[in-house]
Amino acid sequence: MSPVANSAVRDRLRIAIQKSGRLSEPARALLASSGLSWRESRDKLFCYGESLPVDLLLVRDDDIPGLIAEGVCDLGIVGRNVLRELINEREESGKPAAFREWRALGFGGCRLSIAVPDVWDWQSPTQLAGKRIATTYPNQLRAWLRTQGVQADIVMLNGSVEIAPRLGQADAICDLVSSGATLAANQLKPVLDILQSEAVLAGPAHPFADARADLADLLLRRMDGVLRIRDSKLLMFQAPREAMNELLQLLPDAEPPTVCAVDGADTLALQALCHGAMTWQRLEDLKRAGARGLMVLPVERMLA
Ligand SMILES: Nc1ncnc2c1ncn2[C@@H]1O[C@H](COP(=O)(O)OP(=O)(O)OP(=O)(O)O)[C@@H](O)[C@H]1O
Ligand SMILES: O=P(O)(O)OC[C@H]1O[C@H](OP(=O)(O)OP(=O)(O)O)[C@H](O)[C@@H]1O
Ligand SMILES: [Mg+2]
Repeated sequence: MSPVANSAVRDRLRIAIQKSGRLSEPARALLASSGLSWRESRDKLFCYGESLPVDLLLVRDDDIPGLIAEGVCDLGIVGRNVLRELINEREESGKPAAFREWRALGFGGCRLSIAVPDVWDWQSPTQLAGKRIATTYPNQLRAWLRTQGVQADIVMLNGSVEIAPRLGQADAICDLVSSGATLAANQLKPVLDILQSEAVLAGPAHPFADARADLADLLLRRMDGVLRIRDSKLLMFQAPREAMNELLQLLPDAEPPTVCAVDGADTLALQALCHGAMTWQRLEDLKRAGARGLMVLPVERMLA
């Protein structure tokens, strides 16, 4: 059987990820941290799962939602901007989405924004009425314009959207923005975000009815473990008992800590998983409030 052939009942899970692009490396890193290892095919399009029966298909990101909809792949890692576009396209034509966002993954962050020439005096979306707006995301733009009650012409472009106003192809654009440098270089300014995007795990709208259900559950539990502690650190210190209340107030981002008595009952030792950044400033504040022997440790894995 060809490794990518589709069939109704499967005992291996197949995940589509971007072959080469912004999401490729972080997607692979997340799956590897979740305990997957694989052997890559010679054409570098398919990775055979070795540690678990979970295979990877390496594709263009735009193809991922469609591959899930067709059942060729079970799950996919893709930008919410891409997933949402196909969901909106299907809604427009009265088709159910057949897939949905299972998890936000915390990387590949960007916004889908309306941008207009720097020289515009921007007041409100009504200024877009009758204008031409260039975008790669016509379905999301159309849906947003509808919610605003604005009629505008959508100019569909597959790339180099930012240059469209300078070329006279469009008056404004709707495109992905991260740092804003591309807009600035094209004398444009972002005025409204219509979507906050990041990479997501996409999966079917309905649960699996075969061995893939258990595999997907296992993978999700592991991914949740990785995501939960991605920016977390284990904080350890000792402090006099009477300082502990004030110290805990300095740790609003901590999970309920483990506290035990040392040195009779006067000194307490604390360890807590903290989700916010553990900066020098915070450590110095803790020290001023009585903490001693402060240690910040990386957390590799967590199983709740
Ligand atoms: N400037 C950016 N900063 C952060 N994330 C971004 C940025 N631009 C795009 N992204 C996110 O990364 C995803 C992939 O971007 P990339 O540029 O690699 O896609 P692509 O050129 O369409 O790749 P492919 O060849 O797979 O079609 C986007 O769909 C979006 O979710
Ligand atoms: O706000 P910024 O940080 O400048 O990022 C925004 C740009 O990034 C993406 O393009 P990318 O760099 O991937 O190039 P391409 O899509 O044109 O290939 C996106 O399509 C924008 O053009
Ligand atoms: Mg693409």
